[in-house]
Amino acid sequence: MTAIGIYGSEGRMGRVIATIAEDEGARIAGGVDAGGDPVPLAHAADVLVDFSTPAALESHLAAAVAARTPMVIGTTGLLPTHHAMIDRAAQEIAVLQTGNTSLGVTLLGILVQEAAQRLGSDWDIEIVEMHHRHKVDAPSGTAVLLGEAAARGRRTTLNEERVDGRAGLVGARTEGTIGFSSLRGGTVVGDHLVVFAGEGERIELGHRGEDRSIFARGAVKAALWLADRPAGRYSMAEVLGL
Ligand SMILES: NC(=O)C1=CN([C@@H]2O[C@H](COP(=O)(O)OP(=O)(O)OC[C@H]3O[C@@H](n4cnc5c(N)ncnc54)[C@H](OP(=O)(O)O)[C@@H]3O)[C@@H](O)[C@H]2O)C=CC1
Ligand SMILES: O=C(O)C1=N[C@H](C(=O)O)C[C@H](O)C1
Repeated sequence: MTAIGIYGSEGRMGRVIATIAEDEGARIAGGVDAGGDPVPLAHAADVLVDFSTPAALESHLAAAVAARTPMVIGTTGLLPTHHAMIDRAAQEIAVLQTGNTSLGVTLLGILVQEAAQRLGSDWDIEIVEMHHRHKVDAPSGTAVLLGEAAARGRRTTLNEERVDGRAGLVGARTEGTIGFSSLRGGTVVGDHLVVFAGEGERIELGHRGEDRSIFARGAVKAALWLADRPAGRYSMAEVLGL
């Protein structure tokens, strides 16, 4: 049975992954949390999953590369510097990074790209997300993933079009921009809505996460799929065959 090592094993996600792993055909090799040494686990596991914090990513990637162990990265709040680290690691080992490991959001990304491509930039795109009161990053990794899908559909990049959380006298909307709004409260697992607003009509594509097991099952599927892959950067759509 494939042995999965969990970085962030005592967190909300880490605990659910440990609970469902066996049902998905994997076993848990062990876990590391804040203050722990990531190196022994990287050698003990066939594949690693990271649901921890961006600050820990560099040391987790270094341990994975040194042990030649593939890694699924679910941690969000990543900066361009983190993506550069992931690209470098992917030259040595198999890596899959995604803001959302669920089947539903992976399909939603494809639908959003398609809608953005067909509608064109005179349809305004706004992305609204809501999460539980403990979430520390905004906008969510999923919102960013969906914004990137929309930007791809429009043959542009999110960096060029992104507008985060408006406040004050910000002026009228600039055509082609992609706006983000984040709500935080209660126990919401993760809700995302992509609004395409045109002249006199709106299209809304969305996803509501009801239970963290959707992310955990996707993460374990991704880990099992990644375990035997050669070096490279892979996507959830490849894992799920979408
Ligand atoms: N891609 C996806 O589908 C999903 C992604 N996420 C993302 O996963 C991440 C974790 O979420 P969640 O489980 O809710 O968060 P939690 O805060 O519940 O868990 C984070 C865990 O990481 C641990 N940690 C902190 N620093 C380190 C370190 N240096 N090395 C190893 N572990 C460390 C924490 O330990 P300690 O408590 O001791 O500090 C804690 O156990 C977030 O970025 C979240 O957005 C969440 C759900 C789905
Ligand atoms: O922190 C969370 O809880 C979640 N984080 C991910 C994100 O930032 O999109 C995925 C999911 O929405 C839950």
